[in-house]
Amino acid sequence: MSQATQRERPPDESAPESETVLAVDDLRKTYGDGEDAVQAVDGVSFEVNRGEVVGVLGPNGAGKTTTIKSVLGLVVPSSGTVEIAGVDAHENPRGVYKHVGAMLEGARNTYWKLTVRENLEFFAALGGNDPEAARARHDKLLDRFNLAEKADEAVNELSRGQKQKVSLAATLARGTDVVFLDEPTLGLDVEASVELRRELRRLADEESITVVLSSHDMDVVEQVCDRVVILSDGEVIADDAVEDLVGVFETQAYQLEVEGAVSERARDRLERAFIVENWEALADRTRFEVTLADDHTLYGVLDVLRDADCTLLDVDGLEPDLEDVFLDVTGRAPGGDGE
Ligand SMILES: Nc1ncnc2c1ncn2[C@@H]1O[C@H](COP(=O)(O)OP(=O)(O)OP(=O)(O)O)[C@@H](O)[C@H]1O
Repeated sequence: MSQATQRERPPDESAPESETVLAVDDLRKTYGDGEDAVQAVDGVSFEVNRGEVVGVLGPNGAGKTTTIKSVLGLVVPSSGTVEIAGVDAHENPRGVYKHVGAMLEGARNTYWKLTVRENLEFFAALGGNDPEAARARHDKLLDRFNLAEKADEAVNELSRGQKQKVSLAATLARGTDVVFLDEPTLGLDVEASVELRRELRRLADEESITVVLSSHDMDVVEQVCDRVVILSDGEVIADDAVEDLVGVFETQAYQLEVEGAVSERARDRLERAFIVENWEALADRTRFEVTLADDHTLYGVLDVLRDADCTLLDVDGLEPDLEDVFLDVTGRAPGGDGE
């Protein structure tokens, strides 16, 4: 598939769009040996540019966690290289630490007894940040996440959504080049999840932060990510811009409505020639969905209907979403183990 195309975002003179911040090359990881060996990651390569938001997706057991932990230096890969901001992660783990932040355990990575601001200061200090420079950055983050009024409250006192935002702000507090976010919206209510997605997108668009995230929620991925890397059985099976992936599937499925009922014969002909499902008999019409294989067009469907004297009332293209794409390329539902 084609390489990533990017969403439009304001030009940033200091950070060219094409600058590679993360390069993973032929990463492999085998756990155990002999008969018990598990090849968790099997030759994974991908790159992430500055300012890009990339989703690493895959069914359970696909190798996402192993890949991300290898990038972060928490797992030693069997072979392959990882470079972050030009620094080799395994030759120079300390050098790489300066460039990455990670939120791996949701809201649990913050100190609940400390205030919101103290958490940000603590995480910034871990990265050796100058306190004064960091303060301006933290004010901005607090504003952005609507946490300014809560800055001096203990995290413990906050709602789940606010805790999650503090966690994200703390991850960003060090001002690293890349942040890794594992299921950033997990467990949030709809409102908090929507707010977090919006803020993540804004941070990428306005401040060119680079984000690698994993999520089983395809809506989150579709709204926040520029690009997705889909893993299956330890290999990359898709690496493309979200809109290109979804575009491949476009206009192949339609919902049609015809007047009255559809005769058994016409139904049978349609079902033999096309993938037809979700028949619905409404008061004065019949509704159904048709998915076209590559060599079919909608005209073929219309011909069958005309032959059967069915009057067409309405045709709507069914917009595919990332969940459909995921299901198609992996054969499994996001979050499902396919068993
Ligand atoms: N420490 C380990 N020892 C042995 N096998 C492991 C270990 N960690 C992971 N595995 C195996 O490696 C494979 C990939 O696991 P990994 O956790 O990287 O996948 P994942 O895509 O993150 O899955 P999930 O979505 O369930 O977290 C799986 O078969 C898993 O059982």
